[in-house]
Amino acid sequence: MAYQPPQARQQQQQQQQADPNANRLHLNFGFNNQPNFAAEQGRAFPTTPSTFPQPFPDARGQQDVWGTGQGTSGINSQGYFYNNPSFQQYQNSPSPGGSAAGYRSPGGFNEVTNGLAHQFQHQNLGGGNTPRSASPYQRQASPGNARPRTGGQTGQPQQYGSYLSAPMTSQPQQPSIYDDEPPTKNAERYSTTITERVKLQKMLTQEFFKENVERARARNERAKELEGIISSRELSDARKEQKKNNMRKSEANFLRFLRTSERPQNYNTLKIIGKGAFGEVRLVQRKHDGKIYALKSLIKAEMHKKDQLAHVRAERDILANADSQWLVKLHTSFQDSTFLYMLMEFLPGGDLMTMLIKYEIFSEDITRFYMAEITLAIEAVHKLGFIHRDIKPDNILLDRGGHIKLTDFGLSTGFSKEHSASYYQQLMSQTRPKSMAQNRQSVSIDQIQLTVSNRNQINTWRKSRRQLAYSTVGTPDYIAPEIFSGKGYDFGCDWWSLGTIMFECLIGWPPFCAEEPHDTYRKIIDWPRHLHFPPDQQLGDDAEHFIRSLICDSQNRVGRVHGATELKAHPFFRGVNWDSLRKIRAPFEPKLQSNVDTQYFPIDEIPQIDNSAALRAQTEASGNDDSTLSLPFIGYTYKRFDAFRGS
Ligand SMILES: Nc1ncnc2c1ncn2[C@@H]1O[C@H](COP(=O)(O)OP(=O)(O)OP(=O)(O)O)[C@@H](O)[C@H]1O
Repeated sequence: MAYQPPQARQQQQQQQQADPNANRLHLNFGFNNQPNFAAEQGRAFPTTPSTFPQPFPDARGQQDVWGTGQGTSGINSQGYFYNNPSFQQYQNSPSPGGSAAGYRSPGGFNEVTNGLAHQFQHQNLGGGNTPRSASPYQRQASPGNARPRTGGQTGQPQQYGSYLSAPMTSQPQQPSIYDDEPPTKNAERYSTTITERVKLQKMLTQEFFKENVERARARNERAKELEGIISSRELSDARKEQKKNNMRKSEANFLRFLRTSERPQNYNTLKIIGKGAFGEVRLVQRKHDGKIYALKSLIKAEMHKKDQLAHVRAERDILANADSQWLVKLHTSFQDSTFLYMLMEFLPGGDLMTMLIKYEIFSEDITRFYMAEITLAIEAVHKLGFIHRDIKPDNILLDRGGHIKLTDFGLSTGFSKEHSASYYQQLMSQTRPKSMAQNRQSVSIDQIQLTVSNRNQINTWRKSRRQLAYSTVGTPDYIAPEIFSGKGYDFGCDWWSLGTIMFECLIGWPPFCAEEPHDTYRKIIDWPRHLHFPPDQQLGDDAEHFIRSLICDSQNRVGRVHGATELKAHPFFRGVNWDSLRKIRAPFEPKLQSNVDTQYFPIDEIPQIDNSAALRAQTEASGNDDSTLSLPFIGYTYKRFDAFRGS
């Protein structure tokens, strides 16, 4: 049990008794005179899987730390702060920053962050992430650490402030998990496990803070937006009030959603609809409201082994931040000990690879439609500051109207350090043997046999194509040569991929396909010798010219100066109405029997066996669900606001 001066404890108990509401859940959705944060604090800290070391070991630990002295309140699966009296008081007290930071107070962001910083320090002091008996911090906890508990019980905001600003000099300084570095003083006294857990806890805490600030900022932006809409339109007072009410409801729904813990068990699997190198994609139905989604799961241990940490982070970041009609919408991402999950909108039309396997070639008109849409989708990715790097037919999905959306941003690169593979390698090298780090592109590439020496053999290639999509090797067919050469690449590499897809749509196979992926790499590097247009398949001049403008040296490639604008101006696209492309009828419209129709997915070719429970048990048995495995996935968990607007 954590050290607590008996006096402080007694004081807390008395206060607890004096305040009968102290243990009641109090929610505030940011639309009254409370800090916006108040409701959010009902959320678990941090939003991590159960295998992450938690700031408090169990329900009792939580109560001890907060000194509620009550039997059953305190931590629960939904949030640490639900029943916390000092927290309650904070919520009920005037904000230290003054007025509220809800949408009525667009300028409230600082108030919110102040409130958070304040709360943040309060909630963490005194909490360890290891069982108390094992932690030197708890064993040696100083009265200095006990101070916030006492202050917390008074419910006076000023006292929080004073404890934060008061120097803690009167007591011997103990190593703090909130110091910048793990304890170095007498470092030999701490086991590696403790040092690692300290590091993990520190990162969790930072992430929690960052996430809350971002969320508060987003909320204020939404509030401003609403203010703008209301003031720019001639609306009756009743209508204005209705809009505000709708917004309040959405924010309330979102806050409620933030407090629920997302788990795969919340969803029923209807079918496994896709497979990738590191996991699978399922069609799922949410149990509580029957809504349909695509749930992608990725095996954490595999992501570790194959150096995919930066990639998975990039994918999560892009989809989370994007709000584009050209990109698959990510509703939420979460994790457990074994998997990372991405809950996405379900696109029932299948993917372009499946269509190409079925139809083999498209007419020029149909090809033009898909090329135009893919151009706009790539432009959307570039505008977000990312290079996709892995544009291929498998990653081009069709919605219910037959229009495309891009997915699988696993290889995309942005400009943040979280997306650099070396950043994660460095992180991991401190905790795992270096030899585990491998590069996706360097994985052995002889698993799949491709045969294209004649037309019959093209069919063999087509059949193995899907298997190649499922393997960790991936298909190199659409990757630009500058990516392999290691001499640097830019946004143009996505335009190369567009050229190879266009070639496949019109000719029936990608330009550099070969018996072995190995040879495909070689052909791509030496592309001028291997780019052939079969004489028996006549293409229009504009089509061939466009392909040649895309499959060429990066210095000469169309789009190198003005991006997509240059492509749009190419004669091949003459007549395309770029602004209304998504509104016209697509050449191929899925005919769906229901909202869970999976006829456009290769269900028969994907074993419909649920291995996830077995895999989870395996992870637990192997002891791999430790903090080192969790470390790089901090910040993966995410929830999108709009998905719950009005739900
Ligand atoms: N949101 C979605 N809606 C419908 N189907 C989807 C969705 N996301 C993925 N799929 C299906 O699952 C397949 C695999 O998805 P995805 O490429 O994202 O997986 P991956 O594991 O990242 O694959 P890779 O090995 O290419 O990285 C897709 O080709 C598509 O058929």
